[in-house]
Amino acid sequence: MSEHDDPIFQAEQAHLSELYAQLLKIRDDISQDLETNHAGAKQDLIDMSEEVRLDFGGADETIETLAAIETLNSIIDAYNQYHDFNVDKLRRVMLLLMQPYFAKVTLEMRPGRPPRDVYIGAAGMTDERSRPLVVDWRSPVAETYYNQEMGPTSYQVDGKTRTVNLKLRRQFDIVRDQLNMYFDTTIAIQDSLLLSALKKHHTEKLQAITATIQREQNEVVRHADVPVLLVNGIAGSGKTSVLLQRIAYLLYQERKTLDPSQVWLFTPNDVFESYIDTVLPSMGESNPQTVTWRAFVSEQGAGERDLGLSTSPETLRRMDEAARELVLESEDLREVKFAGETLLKASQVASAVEKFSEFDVGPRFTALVKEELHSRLNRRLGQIARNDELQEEMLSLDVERQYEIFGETLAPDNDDETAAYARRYVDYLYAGTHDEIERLVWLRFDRIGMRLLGQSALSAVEWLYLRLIFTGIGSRDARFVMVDEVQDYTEAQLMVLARYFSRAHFLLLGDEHQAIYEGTATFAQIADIFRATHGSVDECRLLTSYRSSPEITALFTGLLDKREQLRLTSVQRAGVEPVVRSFDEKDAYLAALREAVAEGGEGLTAIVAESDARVSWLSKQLGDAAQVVRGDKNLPAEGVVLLPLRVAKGLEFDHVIVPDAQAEVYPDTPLSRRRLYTAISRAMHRVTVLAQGPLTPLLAAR
Ligand SMILES: Nc1ncnc2c1ncn2[C@@H]1O[C@H](COP(=O)(O)OP(=O)(O)OP(=O)(O)O)[C@@H](O)[C@H]1O
Repeated sequence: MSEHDDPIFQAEQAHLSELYAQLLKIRDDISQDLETNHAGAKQDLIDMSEEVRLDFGGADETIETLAAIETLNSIIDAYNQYHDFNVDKLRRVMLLLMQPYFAKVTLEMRPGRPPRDVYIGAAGMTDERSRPLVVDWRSPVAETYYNQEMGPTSYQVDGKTRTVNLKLRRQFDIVRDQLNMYFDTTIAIQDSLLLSALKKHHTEKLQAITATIQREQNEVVRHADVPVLLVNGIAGSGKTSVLLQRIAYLLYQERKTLDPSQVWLFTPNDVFESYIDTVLPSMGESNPQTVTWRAFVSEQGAGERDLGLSTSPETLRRMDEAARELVLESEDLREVKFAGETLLKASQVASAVEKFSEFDVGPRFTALVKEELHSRLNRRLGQIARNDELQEEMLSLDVERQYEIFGETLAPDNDDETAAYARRYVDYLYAGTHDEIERLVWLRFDRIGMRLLGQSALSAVEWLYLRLIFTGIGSRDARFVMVDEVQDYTEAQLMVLARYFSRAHFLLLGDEHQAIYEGTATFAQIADIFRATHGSVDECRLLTSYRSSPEITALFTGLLDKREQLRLTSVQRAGVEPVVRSFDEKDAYLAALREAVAEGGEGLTAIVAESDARVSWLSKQLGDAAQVVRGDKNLPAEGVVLLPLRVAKGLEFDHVIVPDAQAEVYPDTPLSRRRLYTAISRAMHRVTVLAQGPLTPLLAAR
């Protein structure tokens, strides 16, 4: 039946057209509203600012001027609030105008009642009578779509379970007001929209998967808020995608209280960071604070040290124990300076520390010493304020500067008033000194740590951990911390993160088979670390590969234990058999490599080399045929790139060439196995594995 004769198609197209017209009207109403108000606002502001004269001539004029400025500011604020409300609605309409919705569920809310159609889209929108036109994919009722259960099903609202009857689950391929296709799901697992989404080729940037989130993925996206959620998922199972959908979900769920700046996302490298940076904005949400471990360490002020990737958890535990017995020595302390001027001498710091020597080193001790130092600093600032020269300097400040510092002009009537102003002046000048005390500049962590551990230097991890022993916590603001590729972190790194963000909830995602560095934490160790700091750890598994064709999935899962292989599946349609070849002669090898590169195929081809050294060698052989990517921010959309495994991780390509699959580079060791699994699993549609010399035993036994 062609779509012209299909009454369902026509009815759905008619519904879409009508809804689209409503969306357009909402858009036009808002923009007109904004324009009118904005223009009006502009006139108001012009009028107001003409009335306000900046007159600081005398005390009375100053008060008047300040009052007028305050009124002006509050009017601007009022407009801003109004503006924001509309801007948010406008943003949602704009999102929906690209695709008003992607699915509909028909639900019988109570037995015997007429069923209700619910259209689900990237954002929610209601009509002028507050009836829903489209519901947000994150709203409770939309869960019935993601559960993929026909008939009796349920969803959670405010912690309560609501049982409903799902009569129909319909998916749409829609662009703007045009319906291209619809699919009715009759059996639970079939997902036509997913299959059509997976046919696509590599895109420069990762895409949101809102319309096709699968059931096992939805369990992570909509998971109850728990202290720690640890997700173990095979290559291409959508961990990164799920992570970003989860952030969008949390930002929606907690939109009244959660700001994106309270969400941290740890990523493996800068290329990856740029690969994912449009996903949340495309869903109408802002990106969280995204950092790599390296960036985190350097923001903490530990950047110049060794990153600490070889620091063992025992070292940190030893530090914890030794700290209990620690008695600070005067050499462990440092003076407090500001802009080159010493404000508290080392001896004063030492006596503040001495005052609390009966306390063990730890958060309580640190808080008490800080308090003492702040009050000593205040006394010292009081002394400075009494200085005649300083008072003269203050009185000769020009009016603008006086206004900036005091919010008023200086007109002291007597010495006491002058002294009071001088104190405020000093507080203003030296405000940063209190921050220095808070930053614990008065503690020489390197010296203390070296003494505790009997070492001649501290790694970044040791330094950060020691500071946490003193402070107890690093960030009080962070509410959610997401760590992607968690299998690449060492126990010691995770101990730092768990403690630094001790108040935050964690989402940790990784694949134990993709641990490409020696000495990183196992999933059991990860769970232990977070159980110790956060009480409990919930775990989820993702067992289906969405990235790679079944042939490619079979090649990389073939590297795993037989029992594990049985549990894993791929949903991609059948594709091209992988090519695996080895060559004795260098020339024949290079000819095959050049041929594979030249063939390329549609989209982006990546030559994923095992190490940076191999990238250099291959780049010499291939010349301009492949663009080297080592840590730049962006990947091209097509062509051929040559990159080391450490940069390729987390990314995906249409065609992957593994150019160094010789036994010498990938011997039969657990680490090599995981590295090869990671390299091959970057491929979506094609894989070419080439070896110069005998093929790695990991693949030879296939
Ligand atoms: N539910 C889905 N619908 C459509 N596409 C999906 C879905 N889940 C995953 N994908 C696609 O599969 C690919 C792999 O997803 P993603 O990179 O999130 O997986 P990953 O588990 O983080 O992979 P890896 O661990 O191998 O780096 C992406 O192209 C993603 O868009």
